Amino acid sequence: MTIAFRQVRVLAGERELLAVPRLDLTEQRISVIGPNGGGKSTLLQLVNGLIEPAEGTVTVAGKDTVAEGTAVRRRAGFVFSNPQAQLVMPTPQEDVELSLRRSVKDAAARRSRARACLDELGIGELAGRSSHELSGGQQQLVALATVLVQRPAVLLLDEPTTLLDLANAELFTAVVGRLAAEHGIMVLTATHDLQLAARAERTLLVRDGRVAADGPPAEVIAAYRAQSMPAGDDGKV
Ligand SMILES: Nc1ncnc2c1ncn2[C@@H]1O[C@H](COP(=O)(O)OP(=O)(O)OP(=O)(O)O)[C@@H](O)[C@H]1O
Repeated sequence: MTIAFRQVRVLAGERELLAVPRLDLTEQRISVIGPNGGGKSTLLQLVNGLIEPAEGTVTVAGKDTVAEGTAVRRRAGFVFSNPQAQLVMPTPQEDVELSLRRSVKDAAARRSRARACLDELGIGELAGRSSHELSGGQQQLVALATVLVQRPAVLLLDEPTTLLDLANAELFTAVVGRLAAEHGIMVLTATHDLQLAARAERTLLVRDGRVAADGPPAEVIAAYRAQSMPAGDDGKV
């Protein structure tokens, strides 16, 4: 599986938000780090066509994210940092079933696949609960279920642990890691959590609308720390 950027420019009016001349992503776990407003979300959203480039192309397994947007979105699932943006039905079971409304015509099959997915994430007992009564961590797992049930090839996680406490962030990360490994899913995670970013095979540093560094997590994170710390501060805590 390859995600390929070619001569990509994203504009907001006259302003250039992101420029990526050439980038090929093939690793299973990739993290994207960088300062606020640097372009991480924009990069992620390009991958499933939520944002369209003004110039150039982005392809996912050879499919163009604009010309073949529907096919790409079936393969590339997006999880936002705020799960409430993603949960629209009264219960988790209904939300996960809703994700299958196009791909699975039989209602009983939708029901059982949705339940199996919630079980796999360890939240089967929440299936019939009221979604707004769930904790933030539980809601984030339900949001993940609504995406995973569609069996994506790529998972795009935009600051997925920002609203979670330490235990829920760890749980979420462990569940994603396990399922991605079991199902061979590629995971792109934009995050300010550098410990989470370190658990990847490759890290991109995105700042000022550019991929400013790209390589092994330890090296890229060290470069980011060095650029971000005030002079005289070595960043150690
Ligand atoms: N809908 C939009 N219209 C115009 N500009 C936008 C829009 N969305 C984002 N931007 C701008 O695009 C740039 C990149 O933003 P982006 O959200 O990709 O950065 P980020 O690295 O994800 O930031 P953060 O860490 O704060 O989430 C910023 O300058 C932002 O102001």
